Amino acid sequence: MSRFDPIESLTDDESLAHYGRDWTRFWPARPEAVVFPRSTEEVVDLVRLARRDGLKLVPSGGRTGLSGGAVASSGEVVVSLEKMRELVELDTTEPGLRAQAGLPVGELQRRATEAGLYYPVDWAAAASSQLGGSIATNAGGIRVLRYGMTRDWVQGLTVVTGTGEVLELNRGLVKNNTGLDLRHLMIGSEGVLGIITEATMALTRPPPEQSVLLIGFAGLSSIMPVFTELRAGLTLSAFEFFDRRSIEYVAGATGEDFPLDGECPYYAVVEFDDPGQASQERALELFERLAEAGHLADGTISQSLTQAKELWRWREAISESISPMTPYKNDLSVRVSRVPEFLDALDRLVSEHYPEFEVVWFGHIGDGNLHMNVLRPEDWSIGNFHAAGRELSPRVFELVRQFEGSVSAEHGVGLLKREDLHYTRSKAEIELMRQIKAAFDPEGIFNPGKVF
Ligand SMILES: O=C(O)CC[C@@H](O)C(=O)O
Ligand SMILES: [Zn+2]
Repeated sequence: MSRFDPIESLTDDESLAHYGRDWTRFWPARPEAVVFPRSTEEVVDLVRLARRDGLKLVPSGGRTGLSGGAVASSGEVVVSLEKMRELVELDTTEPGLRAQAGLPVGELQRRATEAGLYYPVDWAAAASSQLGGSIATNAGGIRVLRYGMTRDWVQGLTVVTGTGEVLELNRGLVKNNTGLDLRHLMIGSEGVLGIITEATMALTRPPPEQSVLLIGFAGLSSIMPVFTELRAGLTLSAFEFFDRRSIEYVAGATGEDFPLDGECPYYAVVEFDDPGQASQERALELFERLAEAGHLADGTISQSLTQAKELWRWREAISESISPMTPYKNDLSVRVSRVPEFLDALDRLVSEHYPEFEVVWFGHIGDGNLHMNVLRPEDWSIGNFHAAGRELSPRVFELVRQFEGSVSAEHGVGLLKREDLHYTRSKAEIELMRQIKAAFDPEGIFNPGKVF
């Protein structure tokens, strides 16, 4: 017998440890139980139970988050959506798809492709992440440059609020100017306002065949001129950068040999529309011109889909390859044009204050988004290292403030950046967020202690 009956629940140690945390490793997993609702109605029942018994609920998707947004370390009940993974409807007229929140994003992409359509929001962990979580975190990823973030694809949401109300937000409509669009408040809300149980997502036509260029920059100052030229000359889907150290970690983890010979400080994977011979020629012409101008030192272009995937691996495998070093992550953004200047200033700051720490740089430079991963030296405990990371943060975030950037470009706030929200959002904004939270969740049932 469990108080959650007839809703399935687990309380064994292994399940609590598994469902109580995300990809971060700084907080212990200590939920009271994990529950697995199978419908919106069962989520409503859980909210009613939480109100009656004073329980706190942590909405939980694929838990691939990197800011502790889905961590349950204070006796909360984890509400896993993983049993709600039905595709409810696929509409090919106004291309779109309605699904339950627990549908893995990789599965959504696959189902769209099978129907001759395309869901373009993509990132390395897409296969293990879930639709609801991707909406609650407004996931970005590798093709934001061309297709925007998850927000741009959400056409409707079913949400259970903290009073057990079921909201049908926007109902898949393209046009609906009827007051405040509450759907957009839910997107990126990191589970503090309600539980998303179903969503209608827009789909699009697939792009033509894609090719990939792997390029090595002569130096930091070459990145923006190269980006500008390539963007003007090709139809880009992605422009993703990484440093030399990233390659060493990926090579170490995968055992692959990096396909370029010379040593460059920075590299990029560039994906572009390649419907025929002309675009390959155009790409090569641009490459030669940029090499002659002294911006590019090395490069190669994919000749097949398999090769394109191999080149992508050098960017996509970075996060996983460095995870054994429990990195202290910073997911920062500034205006795109200011990225090199910002990176340079940050790099100097870290080497000055923490010369003993290794930093791996990579990110979505075409979106102004840098992932700065400070690696934990082998002989440091996770606790001491986390404390050192926090000590460094004010300096990093002062710089972010000076550059009028964001302390969390795409990974959200969760537990990791909660104390740092004020560097990017004003007092008035944070106070309004609290009031909005109180309106949706007056008793503070959802995801306590996260975001603000
Ligand atoms: O691990 C990171 O810091 C970034 C993870 C992800 O956002 C990526 O771009 O690969
Ligand atoms: Zn990223």
